[in-house]
Amino acid sequence: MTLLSVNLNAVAQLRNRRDLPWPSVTGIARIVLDAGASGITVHPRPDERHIRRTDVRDLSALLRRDYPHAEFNIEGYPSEDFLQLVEAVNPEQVTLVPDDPSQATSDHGWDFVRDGELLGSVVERLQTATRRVSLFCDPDAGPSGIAAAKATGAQRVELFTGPYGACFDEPARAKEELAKLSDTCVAALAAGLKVNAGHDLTLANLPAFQVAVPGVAEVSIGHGITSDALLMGFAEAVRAYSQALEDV
Ligand SMILES: CC(=O)[C@@H](O)[C@H](O)COP(=O)(O)O
Ligand SMILES: NCC(=O)COP(=O)(O)O
Repeated sequence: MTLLSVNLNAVAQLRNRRDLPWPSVTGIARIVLDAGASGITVHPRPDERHIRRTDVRDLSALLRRDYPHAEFNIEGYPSEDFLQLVEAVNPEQVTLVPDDPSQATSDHGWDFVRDGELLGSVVERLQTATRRVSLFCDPDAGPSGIAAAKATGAQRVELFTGPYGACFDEPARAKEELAKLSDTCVAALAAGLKVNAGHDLTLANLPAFQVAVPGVAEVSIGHGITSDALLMGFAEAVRAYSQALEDV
């Protein structure tokens, strides 16, 4: 079964609109884990526009104390600051992403051949018996990219599903994107790597992805699930507020 790790970046971004502690990132993490998700993902960015360093520490404390079986996955570019945060918090998984600090969101995977030396040294530093490293991977990395990813020593790759999500409503293009993801997934599994996936996965595009790309260990989903949580929960919230007004 593919595990679900819920990304809380969007929740933190909503919280950061005001100098208020809600929606609470740890509070939503509790709801997510109580509802059956297997883990929490965050991607703290250097400008702290959504997840703050304090959120990373608070989430880690919550998981350790109340959800010892949940997995904490921290994503980011391996700057010295990021590496020190990971070492301090010691999550179960670190996903290295080749993001420039000015990027709006993640939009590509690593060039494993060009960046192999950097990645190898980071993997050596971060990967332990209890902490695995996963590398963000373009859908068309293919067997040669996967061989270079494997050579870094990382235990997993995370397939970048953004291009698939972006063209899901154009069946011919979506089929092409799924074929690339499938080829890369097959190559990774054959090389002995486990495979994660994420970016722009939604309730609508997930089933076709699962059929076309079997064997994925974990998906991390944030934007889509947060949007659906609003859609599924807004009517209930309005009823509660209306009731509060009627009660006076
Ligand atoms: C690594 C990745 O796939 C991204 O989805 C990322 O975690 C999302 O980051 P933002 O929430 O900052 O767009
Ligand atoms: N690694 C992908 C992730 O954590 C969430 O991406 P998205 O669902 O917010 O696009």
